[in-house]
Parts: sequence; structure tokens; C-alpha cells
Amino acid sequence: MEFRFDITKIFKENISRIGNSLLPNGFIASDRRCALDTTAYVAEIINTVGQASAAAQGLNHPVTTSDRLRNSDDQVIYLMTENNGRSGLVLGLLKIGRKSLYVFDQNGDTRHVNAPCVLDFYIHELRQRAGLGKVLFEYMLEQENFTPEELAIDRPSEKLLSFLRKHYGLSTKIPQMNNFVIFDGFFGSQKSARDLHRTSQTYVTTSPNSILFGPQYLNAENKRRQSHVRSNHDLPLGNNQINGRYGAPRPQCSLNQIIHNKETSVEAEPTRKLMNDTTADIIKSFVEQTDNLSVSEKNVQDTKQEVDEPSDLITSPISSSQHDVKFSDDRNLVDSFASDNYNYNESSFETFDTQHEGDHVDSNKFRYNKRQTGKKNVSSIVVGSDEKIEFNQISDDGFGVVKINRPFGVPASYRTHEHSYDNDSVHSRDSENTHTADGFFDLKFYSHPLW
Ligand SMILES: CC(=O)SCCNC(=O)CCNC(=O)[C@H](O)C(C)(C)COP(=O)(O)OP(=O)(O)OC[C@H]1O[C@@H](n2cnc3c(N)ncnc32)[C@H](O)[C@@H]1OP(=O)(O)O
Repeated sequence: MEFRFDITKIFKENISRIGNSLLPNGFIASDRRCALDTTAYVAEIINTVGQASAAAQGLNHPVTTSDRLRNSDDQVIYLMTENNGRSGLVLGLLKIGRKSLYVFDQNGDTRHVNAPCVLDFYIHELRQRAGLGKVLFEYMLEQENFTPEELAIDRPSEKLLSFLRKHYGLSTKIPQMNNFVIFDGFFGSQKSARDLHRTSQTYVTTSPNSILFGPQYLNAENKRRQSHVRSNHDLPLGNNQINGRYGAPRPQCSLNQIIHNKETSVEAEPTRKLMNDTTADIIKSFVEQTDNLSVSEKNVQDTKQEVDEPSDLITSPISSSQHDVKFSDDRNLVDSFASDNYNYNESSFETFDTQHEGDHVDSNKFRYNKRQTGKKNVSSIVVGSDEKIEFNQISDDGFGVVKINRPFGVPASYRTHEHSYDNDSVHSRDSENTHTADGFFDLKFYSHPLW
């Protein structure tokens, strides 16, 4: 293979080792310009021979390019040249490099190895079967201090398999799931054993993953995790479990205990009770201080009694049988609540002011805030005995003014021939007309309980 430039000035030896500098080993450049020119020439040679190799193997894309070599840390090309008395000839190349591979051994166990690999091998068609391949291969083995059996071969051609069988007696392959071929003796050599990943150990054969995806590699980290999981399972289920990344003691889930109707043993319970006592006392003192008794003392007393009962802390007032469902659709009522200095966030529940004008709400109604119900866009909720939660949109929430048609206390399903009180669908104030001046319909907004 000839080139437009004199390669004998670049390659002084018949076989040259080229790394990612793209300069042959031992090459001395007279100046920086010379070095740059040389790398350009070498890049051209590598690309040309790489393409010839790909064509010889029937590949669509070359395995060997100058860019790949330049960007690689551990790949090396051995280039065979010949001085023909003119500009020289390139006869072939052999590319090797280390790869981190998961391979099966003779027992079908997976091993993680960082193995030296034959990545590309080519001798010009006019010079094949003349022993040049063996010369090049032998030189590489000597330089790298490798033995043939410790090499993994990347998708070898039939010619290369025949070559390896003839010259090195490598015929017994260890079946693999990937494109690499390894031979008997791959794991036997001292060096390949050294190259095995230090933490390579045994395999999980009983796990469903092993059945689906083959044997699994177990390294030290996985083993540590497995033993950690086992040791966690062995722990008795007490109140304090050592869990989580910091290994901090964590109380057992009180929600779980509530769901399964178990006695709660969470220490936070008395604290919560104390807080509720305090809250009730605050409400009581507030009521006493103000002349306008918006909350009767009896209600406060009732509130405190219920707080004193631990079961009431767990049982939501929703399931209580003593309260009725009512609607607080009245804007005045809501405004008055805001002005009555009720603490919406801190108390577990609040009593309604029964003295308000136009208020249809009976005494002992619980008011839930957004945090307690988990419902967004819900400004107020009244719950009672039939375990329903009704919610009322009482203010615009950033997408236009929402219009509520249903009067206070009327169920959504109630209709007369004059009125339809269905307020499930609401629309913006600007949507009164069916279309705008531009002829486009306005957007309609539909309220949904989950908003
Ligand atoms: C990981 C990879 O790189 S896979 C790709 C390997 N490369 C190729 O297939 C490209 C085309 N082939 C070649 O370039 C060369 O044939 C090589 C590199 C495989 C071998 O180089 P050669 O100089 O021919 O090897 P060498 O002369 O030392 O050994 C000859 C032996 O190689 C094998 N061999 C070489 N050419 C052929 C061939 N066309 N058909 C079958 N076996 C062949 C034979 O075992 C042969 O021994 P034999 O002549 O007694 O049958």
C-alpha cells in the first residue's frame, strides 16, 4: 500500500508502535512543524489502512481511525511497513487495547475482567498467507508481554480464527454472550487472574434476575448490600428500627398503626395532645377577652374534651356522627372568619361562629384547611355525619373570577325548572358572551375536586 508521501522518513523500523500521540515510538522531530506534519501523515495512513481492513472484513465502518486512537488512552497500533527503495509500503496493522468485560468462565460464571484485546488485524491482500501476520502478532506479544491465550478477540473473522488455531493452537472457545472470543487458558494464566476485578466473587443463581438475565456478578458492594438487607430483615420489629442512610433510629410508622387499628406507641402523641390543650386554652382565653363571643364557652369546652380523648385524636371528625354537612358558600361568612382572628393553620380544627348573619351552619361544625384535606383550591370545607366533604370556591385562584351559582346549603344535584344549581362547571367572568370581537370563543374553566 503506497502513499503520496515518503513513509520511510517516518517509520525507521519494519514494525512501529503508535500510541495516541500519533507519532511512532522513537520518532524524533526536528521541529514542531515537522511533528505536526508527521502526525497528519500518520493519521492519513491509519485511516487508509483502517478502511482497507474494514473492507476486508466486510464492515460498514472502520474499526480503526486516527481520531479513535488519538482519543484513547490504552489503545496501540502496530504498523508493519516495508522499505521498497522508493517511498515505502504499508503492509498491515494490528490494533490492541484493554477492555473492561463481563465474561463467562468455563463454569458459566460471570467474571469482570480488564483484558487485553485484539481489536483489529489486517495484512494487505497481496501479502497474506506469507507469514507476515505471524511476524506482526509475535512482535506485539513480545512488546506487550502477553500470551496468546490471555487475549480476548473482538469479533474475529474466520481467517483470524484459522490463524490463531494454526499458529497458537487456540481452538477451544469459551462461549460468551458478547462479541468477544476467549479461549481455554484465558482464566488460567497468572496475569489474567491478576487482571480479574479484585472483587469478583460468586454469582446469584437463584434470583429471578439470574433466570431472566443470566448469572449476576457479585462484587463487594453488592455483597455488602445483601448482608445489610439480610441483617435488616433479621431485626425484630420494635418501635425503633435502624433504617435509612444515616442509620438513625426511626419510630415505627404511626399511620400504619392507625390504618391497622393497632395501639400507637409513638411518643409524639402526648406532645400533640398538649398542643391541642394549649390551643383550646388559647381559644378560650381569646373568647373571654373579647366582648364579641364568637365562640361559645361550651364549644371550647367540648373541643377540649374531645382533645382529651386520645381516640378522637385518631378518629377524624369526618366519621363523627354528631355533625351535619353544610355549605359555607357565603362570602360574608368567609370574610368574617378571616377577621375573627382564627388560626387556620395551627389548630387541628376550628368552630364556626354561629352568630353570623345569613349563616346556615349549625354549631359544632369543623372547618378544615387545605393542609388537612390535601385539596388545593379549597378555601373552606364543612364536614359532618354523612362522611361527605363539600368544598366551595370562594376566591379566584389566579385564573379569573370563578362564578359559583349554587346557593349556600343547596346540594349540587338539586335543580328546579327555574334554576340549575350545578356549579361543577364554572366560567370566567369575561365569558358571558359566546364569542369575542375576533370571533373566538372564550376559554371555559371547569372546577374539579382535585384541583
Ligand atoms: C479482531 C480482528 O481483527 S478480526 C479481523 C481479522 N482480519 C481479517 O480478517 C482481514 C483479512 N485477513 C487478514 O488480514 C489476514 O489473513 C490475517 C491478518 C488474518 C492473517 O494474516 P496472514 O499474514 O495471512 O497470516 P499468516 O500468513 O501469518 O498465517 C496464515 C494463516 O492464517 C490463516 N489465514 C490467512 N488467510 C486466510 C484465508 N484467506 N482463509 C483462511 N485462513 C486464512 C490460515 O490459518 C493461514 O494458514 P494456512 O495458510 O496454512 O492456511
